[in-house]
Amino acid sequence: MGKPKVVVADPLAESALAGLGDYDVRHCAGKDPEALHAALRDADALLIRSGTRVDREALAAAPELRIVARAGVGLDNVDVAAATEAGVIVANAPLSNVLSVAELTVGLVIASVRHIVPANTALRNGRWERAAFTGTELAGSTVGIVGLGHVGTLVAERLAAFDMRIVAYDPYVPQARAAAAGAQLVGLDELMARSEFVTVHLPRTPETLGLIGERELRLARPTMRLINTARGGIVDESALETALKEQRIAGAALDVFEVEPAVDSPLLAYDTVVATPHLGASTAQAQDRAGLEAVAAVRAALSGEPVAGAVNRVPAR
Ligand SMILES: NC(=O)C1=CN([C@@H]2O[C@H](COP(=O)(O)OP(=O)(O)OC[C@H]3O[C@@H](n4cnc5c(N)ncnc54)[C@H](O)[C@@H]3O)[C@@H](O)[C@H]2O)C=CC1
Ligand SMILES: O=C(O)CCC(=O)C(=O)O
Repeated sequence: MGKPKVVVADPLAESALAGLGDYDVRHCAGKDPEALHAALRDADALLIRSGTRVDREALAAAPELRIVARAGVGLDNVDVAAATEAGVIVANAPLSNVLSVAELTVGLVIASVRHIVPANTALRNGRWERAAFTGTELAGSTVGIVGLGHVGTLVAERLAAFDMRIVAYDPYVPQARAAAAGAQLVGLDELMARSEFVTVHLPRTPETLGLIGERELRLARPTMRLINTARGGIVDESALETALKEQRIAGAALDVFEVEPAVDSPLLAYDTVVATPHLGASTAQAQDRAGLEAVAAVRAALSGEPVAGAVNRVPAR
C-alpha cells in the first residue's frame, strides 16, 4: 500500500504543510473545479480554506475520500449533507481564527468612523483636508452585534473597552451569556434602529442569507455604519448599495462579498465604503492555528482515530 494521498486545494501555512511530510501531497487550484476533480480522483484527504467549493460533484469525483478538513471556520463552501451521505468526514477549526476576525472588525469600525482610508488617499494625492474628515468618538455610541457566537463575543468585549453600549441579536444565545459579554439582547429591528454601528457575525445559511435587507436597512439611522466580516450575502448587497446611494446610512466596512473575488463590486465605487479582500483570518497566528488543526484532523482521520473538529458523524471505514 502506498502513502495516503492528500490534496491541498488552497494556500496553507508552511507550519501546517510540514506536518504532511509522510503523505503523498498534491497541490491544486481548488477554485478551478476541473483541476479539483482531477486531483480528487484517488485522494484520501482534502485540505481547503474558503476558496474551494466542495459540492456534490466534487465529492462524486472522489471515491476514496475520507475527510475534508477546513483550515478555518465557515463551512458554507462545503456540502456537509452530501459529504455525510458519501461517508466523508468534514472537520473545521472553529476557534483558530476568531480572534483575528474580531481584531479586523474593530479596525474596520475605527477606519470607517475616522475616515482613515479616504483621508489617506486625499493626502497621498496632495490634499491636506482636515475638516472634511471629522469623525465621531466611539465612546457613548451603540454597536449592534448580529450573531453573538465566538467572533461576536470577542468583538463585544473589545468594543466595550471603548465605552460603547452593546446590543446584540442572536435568538440562540441565552441572556446570561450575552450579559457576560457586556451585551443586551434585543430583536433585530430594535438593534437596527438603535445602533450607530451594526456588525455581522453569522454563518451563511439559508436562514441568514439576506437577513439584513431593504426592510432592515430602512430602520437604520443615517449615522449608522455597517460592518460585515462574516459572509457576503447575509447583507443584501443591492439593498446596501441603495441605502448608501440614498445616504440613508453613513457607510459600510466590508471584508466579505456575495461574489468573491469582488474586484468588480459596485460597492467599491463609494467613498463611504472601506473594503478588504476577505482578510479576517489572514494573520500569521490564525493561519498557523487553522492549518495545524486541519492537518491534525487529516492525520486522525487517516489513522482511524476520532477527529477533533468533525461536524458530522460517518461510519468508520
Ligand atoms: N472574514 C473571515 O475571514 C472570517 C469569517 N468568518 C465568518 O464568521 C462567522 C461567524 O463565526 P463564529 O462567531 O466563529 O461562529 P459561531 O458559530 O461561534 O457564531 C455564530 C452565531 O450566529 C448565531 N446565529 C445563527 N443563525 C442565526 C440567525 N439566523 N440569527 C441570529 N443569530 C444566528 C449563532 O447562534 C451563533 O451564536 C463564520 O460562520 C464565518 O462565516 C469566520 C472566520 C473568518
Ligand atoms: O482564510 C480563509 O480561508 C477565510 C477564513 C474564513 O472565512 C473562515 O474561517 O470562515
